[in-house]
Amino acid sequence: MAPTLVLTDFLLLIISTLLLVLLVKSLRNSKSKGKYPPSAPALPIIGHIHLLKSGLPTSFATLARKYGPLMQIRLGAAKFVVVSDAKSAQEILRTFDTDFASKFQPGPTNYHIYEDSSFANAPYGAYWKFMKKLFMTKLLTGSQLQRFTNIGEQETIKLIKSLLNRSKAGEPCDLTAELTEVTHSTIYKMAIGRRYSNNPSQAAEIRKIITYNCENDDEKDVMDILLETYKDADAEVKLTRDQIKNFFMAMEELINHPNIFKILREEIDSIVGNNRLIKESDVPKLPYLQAVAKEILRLHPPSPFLRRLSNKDSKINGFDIQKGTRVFINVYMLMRDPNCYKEPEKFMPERFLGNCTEMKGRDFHYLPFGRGRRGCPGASLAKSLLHATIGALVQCFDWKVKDGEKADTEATGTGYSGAFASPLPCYPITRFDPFQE
Ligand code: HEM
Repeated sequence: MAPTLVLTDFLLLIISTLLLVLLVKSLRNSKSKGKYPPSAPALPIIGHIHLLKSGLPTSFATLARKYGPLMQIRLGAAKFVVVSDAKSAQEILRTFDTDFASKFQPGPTNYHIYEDSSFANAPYGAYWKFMKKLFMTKLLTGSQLQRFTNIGEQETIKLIKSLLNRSKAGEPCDLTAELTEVTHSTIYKMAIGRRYSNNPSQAAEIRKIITYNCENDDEKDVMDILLETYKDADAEVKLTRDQIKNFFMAMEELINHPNIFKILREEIDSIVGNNRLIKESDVPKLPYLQAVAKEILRLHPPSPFLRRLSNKDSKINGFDIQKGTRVFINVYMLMRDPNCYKEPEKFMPERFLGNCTEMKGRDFHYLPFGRGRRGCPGASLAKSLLHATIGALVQCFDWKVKDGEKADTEATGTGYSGAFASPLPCYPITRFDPFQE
């Protein structure tokens, strides 16, 4: 056979194979044709990574202003849909809650305060339902909840005592670190029943603690119940040190806003008086304190994104979302929407007071604890810890930032959470010592 004939046959074969592949592809595309969310032009391999400038929440917000409230983002090989308006958030978290009741794994970076928790990241199914029931019926009710509240109060008292000592010695403290430690310690104490220590060599001891048997029901901690009912040592809720920082940004904002600090202190003084420390049971009578905490969580949500994974094909805000799509809901952006909040970047607790109309019927603009069946089951506990601690710090101390600096509440670092980048060294000056004999 002539070699030119063999070459022609070979070329024909390649061309017809290519045509066949193209045909199959176009048939597949025409089948999956739909109206998908728009996307910024992407680069090969990296996708949209080059468009991310500072923190992820603000970068996504900038892109959303250009590409719309539902847009597609590709970070390397991973594709996401980013939701940036309350209407789409409401459809996902309420109207189609069950269809989006799974969460995707946040990936290798420290994406979320619960990145290590198998429950918080579990797909919607038997295991998640079991754990949710456990949380709602055993962990966050009755005597357990009271026990958690007591732990919070004890930890606050420890913090106040340590700050009183520093104040006496005229020493500065890193308030961010102190508050992070209190939060961490409180959560760990709830979860493992003993005071958390920084020492990594205690990991083995912690493992030992969580496998012990406890006879008295009231003394059981979260881990006992989890282990007893479901022998899974990984089920604990772990909160990481860096992300939890946002929890207590309240003090930084209050130090920067002495007028708000003053109003808050006057409210506490008028209800609590000046011979005892504020208690959790005072909080319902302290609307301004509640408004301060609400405003903090609006401006600095510890989880600026909610994560969802669609369980089936659906239509959101007119766009097709395919089964298996990973969805980020940019809560950070929703809570700074100028169409909902007057001067959204400003720290203004008043916006949450009394007859304020800003929030009426617009609660999908306020999602620090998420919403729907995957919303935070610990929200009320978290709020009561936040109220008691802020209240005590305002009641007992005046605060002076070192060298007259201001706390930089907008320094969001480079990460996902929007956490403060720098520590906050300041001096506590004792104003009221509730433990003085
Ligand atoms: C200020 C403190 C806290 C904040 C801001 C917070 C916020 C959140 C957010 C945003 C979510 C995801 C919600 C969603 O995707 O819709 C979540 C989930 C969760 N939170 Fe919290 N949380 C806090 C404290 C707590 C505490 C104290 C507990 C435990 C006692 C807790 C237990 C959980 C659990 C178990 C989940 C996973 C729920 C699920 O996937 O079904 N949280 N939290």
